[in-house]
Amino acid sequence: MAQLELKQASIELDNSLKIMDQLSLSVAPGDFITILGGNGAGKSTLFNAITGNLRLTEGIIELNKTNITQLSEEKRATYIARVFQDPKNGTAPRMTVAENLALAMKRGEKRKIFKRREIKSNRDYFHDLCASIGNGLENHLDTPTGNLSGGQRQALSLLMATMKDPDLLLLDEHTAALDPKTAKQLMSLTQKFVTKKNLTCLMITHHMEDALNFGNRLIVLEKGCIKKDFNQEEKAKLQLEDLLRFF
Ligand SMILES: Nc1ncnc2c1ncn2[C@@H]1O[C@H](COP(=O)(O)OP(=O)(O)OP(=O)(O)O)[C@@H](O)[C@H]1O
Repeated sequence: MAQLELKQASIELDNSLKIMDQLSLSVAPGDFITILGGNGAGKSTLFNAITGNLRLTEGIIELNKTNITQLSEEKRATYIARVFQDPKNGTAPRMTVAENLALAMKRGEKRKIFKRREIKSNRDYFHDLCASIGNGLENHLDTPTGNLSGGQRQALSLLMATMKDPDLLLLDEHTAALDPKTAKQLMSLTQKFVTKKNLTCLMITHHMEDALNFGNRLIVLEKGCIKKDFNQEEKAKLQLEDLLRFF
């Protein structure tokens, strides 16, 4: 569980375009915040700023009261895990499920090379982890992830992102490429992991129902700023029509 703080964070491009504009956000430990916003509102930019993929040109980012504004993306990855929209993004396609899990176990370590015997000794653990998902992944420990379905691959990405209890979990439209049934299953799994592990989580989504049904807080972004920040009480009263006003 982590506390995240963005203080008047801006990102100005070389052409003077501000894709993040004096954004301030305070995330409490255990917050599960859903994030909405139209195309180009700055949702991925916010995540890129948090992970260090994009550097702030102004402002400060603190994680657990430590200033991480100048910390490299690689170092931040020790504490921050991200699941992307594209199932191809989270796993190495030619590596098997077990190999990907062995790699995920190394998150935060300098040398991210696993040894064969580590896969052997952790096989039962990997099997049980995969079985907990409930989509048959445990029968594919030796399958290259490129041969899995999109849903299985996204579930594996989520498993890999959460297996070492990250301080912060960033979900970047992680159900967007899945069919409705599989997307629903992945959201149930997400809720299960977030609750069980007490994770601090930010989730970008274009599904307004998911934004309403999950999490304890809801943020609407526009033009690189926070347009609206609904707390738990306000969010509980929100209806779909209220959100449609923002688009
Ligand atoms: N690295 C970059 N270089 C130049 N422009 C960028 C960069 N990253 C983002 N932008 C611009 O910043 C704006 C916000 O983009 P961003 O990807 O954050 O939007 P988004 O809210 O995630 O949109 P979508 O819902 O379409 O994914 C867009 O105009 C985009 O073109």
